[in-house]
Amino acid sequence: MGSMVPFAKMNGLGNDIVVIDMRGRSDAVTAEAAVALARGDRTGFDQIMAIHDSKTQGVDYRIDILNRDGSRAQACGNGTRCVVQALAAETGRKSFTFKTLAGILTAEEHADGLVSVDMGRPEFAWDKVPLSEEFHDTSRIELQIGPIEAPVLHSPAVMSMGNPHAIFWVSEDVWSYDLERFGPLLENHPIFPERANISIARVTGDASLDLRTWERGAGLTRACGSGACAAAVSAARTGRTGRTVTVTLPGGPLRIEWREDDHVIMTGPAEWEFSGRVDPVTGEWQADEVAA
Ligand SMILES: N[C@H](CCC[C@H](N)C(=O)O)C(=O)O
Repeated sequence: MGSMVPFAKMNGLGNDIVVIDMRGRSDAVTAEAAVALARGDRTGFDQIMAIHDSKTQGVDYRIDILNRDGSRAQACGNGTRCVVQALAAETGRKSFTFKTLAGILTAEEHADGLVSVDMGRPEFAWDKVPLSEEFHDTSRIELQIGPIEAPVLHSPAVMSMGNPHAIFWVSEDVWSYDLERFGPLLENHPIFPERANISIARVTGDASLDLRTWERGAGLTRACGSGACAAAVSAARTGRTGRTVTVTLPGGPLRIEWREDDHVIMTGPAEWEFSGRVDPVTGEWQADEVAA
């Protein structure tokens, strides 16, 4: 096998994550390796979080995020919590700064084991989402799907959390919508030149939401951290809730706070499953022998 590096299979509320340690290397995890790992019987993942040395003064690590389909993403909330838990276990430190395509993130592991990530500021401008057409009010844009006379989903809120999100507000149970059918059509809609993460959200109280997400480059996942941030911001922005909400995803709850300084703070768990070694070029991997 080529040169192998350590990895850990983890998850954030069931969002399947593979954390790969690329520190000390000058190459990157290849899309081919991502697609090969995705086919693994135990390494099936939604995102890869590759930890690289930071070249930025004052920033601990650079994080490279790949989706299951090999595409790169700017942000992954659940994956970032997994990275924090892995690094805290390795270093004994509790707080970290990361350079990502979405900017510099700060994160910390709390005494109760939960992890908070400052996911930065939402971007509402149409050309920052980005959209392929100009919309002045991105809190609800003209987009619908389903029969013209009775669209099933329509008028989403769109924004960037570093990555593009469309939030469709619904009044029925979020499980009563065929997201598996509508998700890929909306993910690849021409209005989204960089594709988009597609979420269905429902207000369940003045501080609680239900959310399901069809993720760009990954499909249906059990949780989407940046999607939960986008839904919380959209809810607060439109007066549906306050600025701190509990978002219940298929995999469990996240606490999201859209602070008055515009930063969005996501708090939730991370879980380690097993470790191994992987070739970041080919995707060949082997699990570490677990001590008997
Ligand atoms: N599929 C997303 C990246 C992962 C988002 C999600 N797993 C999260 O926890 O934020 C994208 O291409 O923008």
